[in-house]
Amino acid sequence: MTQPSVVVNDTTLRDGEQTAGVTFSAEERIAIARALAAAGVAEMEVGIPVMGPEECENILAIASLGLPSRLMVWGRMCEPDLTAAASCGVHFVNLSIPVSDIQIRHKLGRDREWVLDTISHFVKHAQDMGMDVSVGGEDASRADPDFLLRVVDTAQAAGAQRFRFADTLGLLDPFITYNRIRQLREATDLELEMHAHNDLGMATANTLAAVLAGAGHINTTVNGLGERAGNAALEETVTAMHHLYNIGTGIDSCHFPEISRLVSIASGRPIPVNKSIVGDAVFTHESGIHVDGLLKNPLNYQGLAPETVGRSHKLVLGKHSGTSAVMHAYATIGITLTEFEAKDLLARIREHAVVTKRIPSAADLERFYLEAMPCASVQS
Ligand SMILES: CC(=O)SCCNC(=O)CCNC(=O)[C@H](O)C(C)(C)COP(=O)(O)OP(=O)(O)OC[C@H]1O[C@@H](n2cnc3c(N)ncnc32)[C@H](O)[C@@H]1OP(=O)(O)O
Ligand SMILES: O=C(O)CCC(=O)C(=O)O
Repeated sequence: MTQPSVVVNDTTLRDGEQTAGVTFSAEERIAIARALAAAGVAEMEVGIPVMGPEECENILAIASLGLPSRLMVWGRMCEPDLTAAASCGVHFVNLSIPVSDIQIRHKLGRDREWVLDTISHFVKHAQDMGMDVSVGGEDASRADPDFLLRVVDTAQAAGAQRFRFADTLGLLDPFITYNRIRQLREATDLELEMHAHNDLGMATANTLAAVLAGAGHINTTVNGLGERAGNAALEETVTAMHHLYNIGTGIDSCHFPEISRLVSIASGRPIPVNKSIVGDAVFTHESGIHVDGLLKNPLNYQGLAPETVGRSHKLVLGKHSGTSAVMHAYATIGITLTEFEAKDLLARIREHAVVTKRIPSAADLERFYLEAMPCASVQS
């Protein structure tokens, strides 16, 4: 486990649950919160109090667990949201406000000055109620950069602790993200948090770009759950930060498979088999050249040591196998093959793959062996 230098604020229980059709039961919310805390996630956004008494009870239940993670709730910049937030036993609130002209005008029917005045008022008000405040800049990626600087100044002057830069519609790429966050980083010493969406498949890349530009806080969700195409995936961003940049988060990545399964079941969203880090097939190898290389030395085809994320390599046989793989697979079931025998069996294995589109089982391998070498016997 690495020491934290980027604070992960996981929003599976807020933005993750905003995924259309997804709801978590009270028990599932507690199980997810416990699992995230056990993995070492420093912060989590646990809900939206103004949604009503049931949401508040669920938040209170998590708050009463005494988890080591810092908890945050989400609300709009308005009185009902703040009142509800103050009743949930959580003392850190992200107060969100649209900062792009399109949302200021066409969602709120307001203007930029109203936004600045509202930030000043509600940040102070929330602090007077005993809460630490993060200002959530909704649609920050479409905001006028100069106006965003005024937003951040206003938030800081009012006493906010953090500014969340939301790429609400997932429109950024890593280069633009880097420049936008760098500009803010140079202008303020407020904590900066990146909230990325995955509409163009770049949420993880944009989150990393924000970190490299100086954001010390990031939002993630388990399995990349979240509005539309989802948010930056916890498992991807954390693994990339650890692996590429040696940036610590305090998170033990070995917990990812377990948390990922838990959230997949609770959300009813299966994990794609090729999903980075946690997908069933992402450490599975069939191609002959790769398996041969891995058997000689795992480093030949291992960018990421699977044990570091709670996984292991799996070697399978199929249409693309080579003789080394066949000899290895038979050795694991106690049959030593000559290279000549392995080549013979490889043809049989390829035919099986083409006809059945299945990975052969140990029983299939024994049967192929007995068919190819009728005088041989297999010890069970
Ligand atoms: C980008 C994001 O992820 S933001 C988070 C979005 N999450 C959710 O919406 C999930 C939870 N939402 C809810 O339960 C409900 O929408 C509630 C309780 C928040 C509000 O419900 P309702 O009062 O019925 O309002 P409704 O959902 O129809 O409309 C939203 C209202 O919030 C206003 N609003 C939106 N953002 C903000 C903001 N940051 N600050 C102040 N008001 C806002 C809208 O203008 C609209 O008000 P209006 O009808 O007076 O124009
Ligand atoms: O303003 C915020 O807190 C961010 C809200 C959000 O989820 C988003 O904009 O995508």
